[in-house]
Amino acid sequence: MRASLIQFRVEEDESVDSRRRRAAALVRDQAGVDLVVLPELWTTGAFAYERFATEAEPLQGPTCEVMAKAASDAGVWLHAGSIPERGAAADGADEGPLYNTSLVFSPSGELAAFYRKIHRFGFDKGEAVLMGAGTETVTVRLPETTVGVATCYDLRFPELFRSLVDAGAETLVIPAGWPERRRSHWTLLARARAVENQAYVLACGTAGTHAGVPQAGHSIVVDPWGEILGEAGADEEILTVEFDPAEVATTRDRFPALKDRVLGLERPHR
Ligand SMILES: NC(=O)CCC(=O)C(=O)O
Repeated sequence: MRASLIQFRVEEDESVDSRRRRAAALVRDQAGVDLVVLPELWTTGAFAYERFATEAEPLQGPTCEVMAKAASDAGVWLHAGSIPERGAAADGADEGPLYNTSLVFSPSGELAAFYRKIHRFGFDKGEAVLMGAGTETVTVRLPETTVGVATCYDLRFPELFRSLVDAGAETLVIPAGWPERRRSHWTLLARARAVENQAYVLACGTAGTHAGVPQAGHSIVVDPWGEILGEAGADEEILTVEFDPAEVATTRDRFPALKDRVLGLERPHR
């Protein structure tokens, strides 16, 4: 199986329309690979908090339309990264909540799945207060592998990945807008999630500087043994990696640590 991670450059001097056109062209260039991945919030920048509301769009809005066409033109599975989604308004409300929502398309351009980021970054500001939290984990069956999806800050929460593995995930796809100042955590956590879950990790970051926050880049693909199959540099780059999905079952058979899990250890605080 071949996957291309598009480590997209997001700078403030480019319009959202231009970013959409450029991203779609990059996706089309990947015809022939099986899976293409874009990063988190590439239409706005993950740290451009003031743009989340102004650039928010419905789930099936302009980015969905452009990416569906790009996926079908290229004939690829496309994890199109995430958008600031404006959800439906509750009865009596003027506006619906915002979500950080990932979109996954089939090679015929159907929206196969969407995932609303569960762990919002920023503690008591930024995304954590501006966006609503997703409540559902998401897996998507591709012909060669079952993909579990998560977004950026989610990478710090191993229990989410365990629940994806319990739902059958073999390949964990993580779009991100991870900052340069915590790059060592990015690489360490991507490898940790691969080793502990005996799964492939495809983690796609951004290049450039969003709202004054320099991005780490360094998109990475890790195999179920924790070995790095490919790693990008800091600037815009397409990282294409070939991997064998059958290695997940082989690793889990030969070193069956997942079978030794002791479940039910969570206890209420005393
Ligand atoms: N966009 C994000 O989720 C940023 C996460 C981050 O900077 C971190 O976990 O560190």
